[in-house]
Amino acid sequence: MKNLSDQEIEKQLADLEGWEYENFALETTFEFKNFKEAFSVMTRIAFECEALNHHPDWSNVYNTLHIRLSTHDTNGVTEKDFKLAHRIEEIIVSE
Ligand SMILES: C[C@H](O)[C@H](O)[C@H]1CNC2=NC(N)=NC(=O)C2=N1
Repeated sequence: MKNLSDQEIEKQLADLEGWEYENFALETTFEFKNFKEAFSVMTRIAFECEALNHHPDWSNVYNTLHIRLSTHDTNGVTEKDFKLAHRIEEIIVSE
């Protein structure tokens, strides 16, 4: 798996509303109704991460969820990060 170029990252980000390339990672912040909603979505995302064997750097404060996706093995952004970002979007939309 190889790191994507800045140009390729910007191109692929066009299909991911609300996500940005910041600090060498794909980043977004979601806001939910309350902690229960946030944690429920995190649980669903966690199972997906296990299935993909790709994991986020994330933090949760009450109803907000900040997600940062990068590939630790290559120290950059790869197709794996975009795949997980799209899966996370599907999970959020289906809630
Ligand atoms: C051994 C295992 O495949 C690796 O440690 C996986 C697990 N999850 C991972 N998650 C992320 N974000 N980056 C990785 O490089 C990574 N590597």
